[in-house]
Amino acid sequence: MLDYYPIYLNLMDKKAVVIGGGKVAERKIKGLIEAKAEITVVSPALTEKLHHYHLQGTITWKKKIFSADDISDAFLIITAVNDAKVSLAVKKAANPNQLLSLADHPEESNFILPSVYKQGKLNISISTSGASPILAKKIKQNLSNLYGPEYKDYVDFLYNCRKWILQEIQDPEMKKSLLSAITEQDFLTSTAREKDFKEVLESRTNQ
Ligand SMILES: C[C@@]1(CC(=O)O)c2cc3[nH]c(cc4nc(cc5[nH]c(cc(n2)[C@H]1CCC(=O)O)[C@@](C)(CC(=O)O)[C@@H]5CCC(=O)O)C(CC(=O)O)=C4CCC(=O)O)c(CCC(=O)O)c3CC(=O)O
Ligand SMILES: NC(=O)C1=CN([C@@H]2O[C@H](COP(=O)(O)OP(=O)(O)OC[C@H]3O[C@@H](n4cnc5c(N)ncnc54)[C@H](O)[C@@H]3O)[C@@H](O)[C@H]2O)C=CC1
Repeated sequence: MLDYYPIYLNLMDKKAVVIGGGKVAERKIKGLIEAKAEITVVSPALTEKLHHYHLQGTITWKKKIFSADDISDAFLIITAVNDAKVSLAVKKAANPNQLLSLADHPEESNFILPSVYKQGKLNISISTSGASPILAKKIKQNLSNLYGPEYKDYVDFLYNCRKWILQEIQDPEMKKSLLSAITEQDFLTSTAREKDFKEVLESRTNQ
């Protein structure tokens, strides 16, 4: 069985080329926009939404059918075309070191996309290794019952607080104890996290 290795890519300003401008391309492009990639879509036609992104300047549109030079400087390539021959031509033109995902041929790809649940910095990815994308989507939907919108501010607090702890606290045991304390349930529901943190800090540093 293929055992995928999950990673989180930093695509900021990286060249991403999407071949195809239909419904599936639109979904994949939404994720690339959130990741602030530099996106080019190669397709004779675009969905209304993709056309809107193009007019806004969020994506570049090459209004044409695929040719090998479209991907020569791409960091990441996704195909979402309604013709398997085109997907396989993209695979043939790609360098083996480029990141490549063929929406209709996962087995010919070197990565696949998960279903993604986000609340600010909290970013949970679900994959069934290609077995059932619908199950991945359902699991994502269930996660909203466990991790609601309150996680956005909470994880921002954890980010800032952890940064402060790593900078200011030298003792490794104290560091570990504080980093663990801020993930306790009380901090999630608190309306005065900074004040609560000060109290935890004082109680632990005065022992
Ligand atoms: C392998 C993978 C490669 C990849 O695309 O990266 C892949 C492959 C294929 N998907 C197909 C079909 C569908 N895909 C979806 C939906 C999603 N597909 C996504 C990912 C993946 N799909 C990767 C594996 C994910 C995993 O590991 O589980 C999600 C999670 C992420 C995203 O696309 O961004 C997104 C949900 C987004 C969300 O959370 O909302 C739906 C349902 C719907 O559209 O609502 C259907 C129709 C139902 C069905 O067919 O099951 C087909 C057949 C095409 C055909 O009929 O020809 C193939 C090709 C094949 O299986 O060979
Ligand atoms: N991996 C996934 O998540 C899923 C994959 N699929 C697969 O994705 C593919 C695309 O599905 P949809 O977006 O629904 O199809 P669609 O028919 O809406 O879009 C296809 C797009 O490809 C473009 N295109 C066709 N030939 C081209 C060429 N030579 N060069 C560049 N662009 C070209 C068309 O202009 C169109 O914009 C299908 O092959 C389907 O099997 C379908 C559902 C989910």
